[in-house]
Parts: sequence; structure tokens; C-alpha cells
Amino acid sequence: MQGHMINMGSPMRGGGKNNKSDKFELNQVFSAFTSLPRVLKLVWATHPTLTVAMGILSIARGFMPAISIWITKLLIDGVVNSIKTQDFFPVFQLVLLQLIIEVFSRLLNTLGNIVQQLLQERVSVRVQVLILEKSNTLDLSFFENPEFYDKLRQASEQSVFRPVQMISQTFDLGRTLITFVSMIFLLLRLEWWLAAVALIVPIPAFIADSRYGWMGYQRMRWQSPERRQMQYFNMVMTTDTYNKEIKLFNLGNFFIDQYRKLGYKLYDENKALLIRRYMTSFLWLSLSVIANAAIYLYVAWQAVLSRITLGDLTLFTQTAVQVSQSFQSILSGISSTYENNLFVGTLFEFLEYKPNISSPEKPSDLTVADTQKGLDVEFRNVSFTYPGKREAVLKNVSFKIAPGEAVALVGRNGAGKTTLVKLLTRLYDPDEGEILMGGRNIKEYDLKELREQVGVIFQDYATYFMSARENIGVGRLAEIENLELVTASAHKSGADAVIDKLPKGYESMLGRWFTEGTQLSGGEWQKIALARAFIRDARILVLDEPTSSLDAQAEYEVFASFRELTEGKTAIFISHRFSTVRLADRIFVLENGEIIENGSHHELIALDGRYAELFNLQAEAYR
Ligand SMILES: Nc1ncnc2c1ncn2[C@@H]1O[C@H](COP(=O)(O)OP(=O)(O)OP(=O)(O)O)[C@@H](O)[C@H]1O
Repeated sequence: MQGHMINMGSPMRGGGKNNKSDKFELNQVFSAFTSLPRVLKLVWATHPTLTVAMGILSIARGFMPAISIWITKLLIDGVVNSIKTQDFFPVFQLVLLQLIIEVFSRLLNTLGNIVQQLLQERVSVRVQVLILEKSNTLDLSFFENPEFYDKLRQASEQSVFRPVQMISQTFDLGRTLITFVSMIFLLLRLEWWLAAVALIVPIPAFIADSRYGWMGYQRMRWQSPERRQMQYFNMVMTTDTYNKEIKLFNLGNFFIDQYRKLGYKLYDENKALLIRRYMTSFLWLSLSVIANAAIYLYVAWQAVLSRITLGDLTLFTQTAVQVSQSFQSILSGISSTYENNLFVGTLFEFLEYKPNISSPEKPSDLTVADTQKGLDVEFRNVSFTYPGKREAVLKNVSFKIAPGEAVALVGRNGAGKTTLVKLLTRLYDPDEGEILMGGRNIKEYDLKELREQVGVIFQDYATYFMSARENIGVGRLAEIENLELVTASAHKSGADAVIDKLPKGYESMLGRWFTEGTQLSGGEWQKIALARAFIRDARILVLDEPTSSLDAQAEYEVFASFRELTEGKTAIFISHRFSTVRLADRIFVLENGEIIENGSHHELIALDGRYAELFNLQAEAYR
């Protein structure tokens, strides 16, 4: 009954201790049902039949205790009667009936459990999918924000089982209510005040329980950052990519220690609350046990005085216990619904996030004639500062790139080269100025269409633990089964030589996580990622340090056929290697968020500015 634990194992969001609902008030409990219509809608939409089945089973189960107690009363009176008449048949009939009712009642419970489990599984998948779908619409900046992460975690870990719990608890509430009312009717046959006592006794326990439920929830919100940190340490300790360094730097115990410290800290914080909650609940429960004993005494006395039959005695005592139990279940049901409501509220809050960057209502058409292989790009006075940062990464940047032109971006680490690409693909929007593509502001285009026109491989490109074919094919989903095209793209990036050596060729699983997976080297992964960019049917190709992991020979081979690779596409590439950079038609030198030089390799060498300086520095190293 008092079954909701203070959850000690799940990360919550750091809502801050100054939340506006920081103080517990009892009337908040009655707002416990505010999420109910939405939750019901969610569960209903997931599986109407199971939802109805759960409701019907709950109602049927509600009547069972009263029926069972009534038959017990009849049985005992029957036995007393049989002693007088020496006719055992009526008793036999009643025992048989009791048996049937008992089996039926167990059957209802079993079916109820089955239905709830099935519904639970379905709803949890649905909720996860809803969360994933929402995440899919939100822009990159959300994923770089710790508070968002907290909420995402909380939504995906807690809210998955809470909705069904909430619904089943509501149905349980209905069931108990039916039991309760039928019991009160039985009890009223003897004394009205017995019913009243049974009603009043559980109230204090209810108030205490709701208060602790609320405190547990608040605590989890505060502890969320620590919990996420623990999860992070856990991930670091158990993920292959970290394992090498952890072993060689002997970091294992260091991270375990960090984890342990946080775990113990949370344990200490929760211990007192946990003990208080259950001890308080125990004390209040004892009160109802005492009240029941008193009722028992009174009714027994009535039986001794022969005012009621032996069957009535059993009926009244059992009913008294049932009334107080079911009332208690109703109240604790409300308080746990309240707790679930708080958690489910986070899910709905999460689902209400609106992306900052989205497609316009009436997007302009970006379809380009098949014959046109490249697209023009223009930055007009673009300035950008990352959220939460003070200094601008890009300051009033303007440039034009003609269709089919190949441009290289050079500059020091942190100069803003990758940021420029992020703006071009609308992972972020500029604070000032505008970016044009095909003569229009990119904000006028449908996001999906815009991104289809740009093939980007970032420095921290993704390594999908899927087959080699799929790793390349995801660059152009419609052609993922087209092995010919996949092979051709692999050939362009030099990935074909890597894949040919794999046990199952293009169908070989990559990465170490799944059965028969092969881990590739950094350079080999990069060739696969490059092939993914080449397969894309995009008019602008952006390669952010595309060859940083390739050996000199491989890089030479990729860039020897550079023109063939870009095939008249507009190409933007970022590189720190001047052997690569000099292949570009034009080179932009970025420094302190501005383009300080702009021209071909020869022009910039002749200019003898920053580019020439950087170039000579690198050339020097090879002399
Ligand atoms: N998501 C982010 N939030 C806040 N600041 C960021 C974010 N990403 C990058 N920055 C900051 O913006 C600046 C420019 O980063 P950017 O990645 O564009 O540099 P880059 O020129 O590509 O560098 P590199 O040559 O090292 O790849 C850096 O100072 C970096 O710290």
C-alpha cells in the first residue's frame, strides 16, 4: 500500500532549489489528477483494447472482496445450522461456491497483471519514440545545454513507466472505491459509527505520505546533476573508446572513487528522508491496527450477547479490516498518483519544447535544375555568438562563393571555421546578417531540403556501428541498398580498399559493439565517412578537416582526383594541411572571427600576409 519507494537510482533534472512549488501544500495533492486526461489519451492511443480490458478487469475485481466475505458469512452460518440439522449438503454447496469465486477472483488478478504488463511495454516504447521524435525536431543548441539534458534524461528514464502506472493506479483507485463502498454497506448493517471510525483513521497517514512523496520528488530534481555525473563516470568506465586511456593512465580507481563519493553523498542525503517516510507511515498504520482491534472487541462482545450470528461476526470483522484497508489504498493511491503526476509532468514539459530553428510555413523552392551541379553561397555581414558566451565567434563576415567553386578555410584552432559551416547548414542561426543560397536567405527554405543540398562531414564525424554499406548509404538513404553507388563512392574516398579486406565485404558490421563487428582505425573510419559525403546528391560539399587522419599516400590519392570528386559541386573544405588547401580556387583566412585574407594560393603567397606566413611555417618543417 505504501509501496512507492524514494527512487534512489534514477537521474533527475536539476530544476534548482528555488522552484516556485518549493513548499508542500495539501491541496496540491488534489491537483494530482491534472495530467490524467493527457495520460489517458496517451495510453488509449497506444492500445485502446488493452486500456478497455484494464478498466473492465479493475471494476470486476472491485466487487470480489465483498462477494467473498458475504459467502464466508453464509458458510459460517450454514455450519452453525448444520450442527443443528445434521444436513451437510448446504455447507458443501457453499464451499463449492466459495471455491469457484476464489478461483475466479485469482483469474481476474492474473488477467489484470497480464494486461497491465502488456500495456506497460507498449506505452514505454511509444513514450520513448515520442521522446526520440521530439529530440529529432530540436536544434543542436538544445543538445549542448545541460538543463535540457537533465530533462531529456528524466523524461526518458522515469516517464517510460509512469504513465501506465498512473493509469493502472487510477483504475485501481476505481476498483478500491467499489470495494470500499460495498464494504461500507455491509458495515452499516451493524453500526454507522464503525464505518465512520474506519473512514477517519487512515487520513493522517495519507497526509504524511503525500508530503514525503513530494519531498522525494523535489530531492530528485536537486540531485539530478550529481546523478548525471555518476552516469557519466559509469559511461567512461565501461565504454571501449575510453578503456585504453583508463588502463594506461591508471585512471580506473580515480573514476570509481568519484562515482563512489557521489553515490555515498546521495545515499546520505536520502537515508534520513527514507527512514522518516517509512517510520511515519508505520506509526500511522499502527493506529489503524489499534482501531481495528477495538472494533473487533466490540463486535465480538455483540456476538457473545447473541445480538448477532457467528456469520455476522466474521462478516463484520472482515469488513472492518477491508474498509480501513481499502480506504487506505484509496488515499495512498491518490498520493502516488500525485507523485506520478509530477514525473509525467516533466514528460509533457519535454514534449512541449519548441525548436528555435525550423522550416518556414511557406518555404521557397530550392529544387535546382539537374544540369546545375553547384550552388552559390553568400554570407552578408554575418555575426554569431554561442549561447551563453560573451565573445562573438564570427564578426561581420561577408563573402561570396560561386557555384562550382572550391574554397578552403584556414585559420588557427578556434578561429570559427567549423562554426561557419554550422551556420551554413542552419545548425545555428546567425545573430546578425544573413546567409544566402541560390540567391535567397537560407531561412526561406525548408530545413530538410536545405540540408539535402549540403553534404557535410564534420571533424567529429559519426561512426555508425552498422554494416560498411549502411555507413556509406546513410549519406543518401534512398540509395542505401544501391551497392553499385555505394561502391563507387567508396572508391572515391579510398574506403573500397578498406572494405574489401573485411570478412563480409560491404555487409561487414563495423565497430566493436555488436557481434562480428570489426573496429577500424581512425583513418579507415574517416575514409568511410568521406564516402558518405561523396554519395550524397548535394550541390555543396563541405569537408571539415576531411583528411586529418589519412596517411600521406591516402591523402594524396584523394586529392589527386579532387576535381573528379567534387564534380562541379561547390566545395568548402577546412584543413590545416597546405598541400590540400592549395588545391582550392580560393582560400579564406579566418582570424578572430573575421576573414582577413581572401584569394588563390598564388595571390595569397604574393600578398605575403598571414597565409604566406603560415604556409612558410609548414613548408619549413618539411625542409
Ligand atoms: N557549442 C559551442 N558552444 C560554445 N562555444 C563553442 C561551441 N562550439 C565552438 N565554440 C567556441 O567557438 C570558437 C570557434 O570554434 P570552431 O569550432 O568554429 O573553431 P575552428 O576554427 O573550427 O577550430 P579547429 O581548427 O580547432 O577545428 C571556439 O573558441 C570554441 O571554443
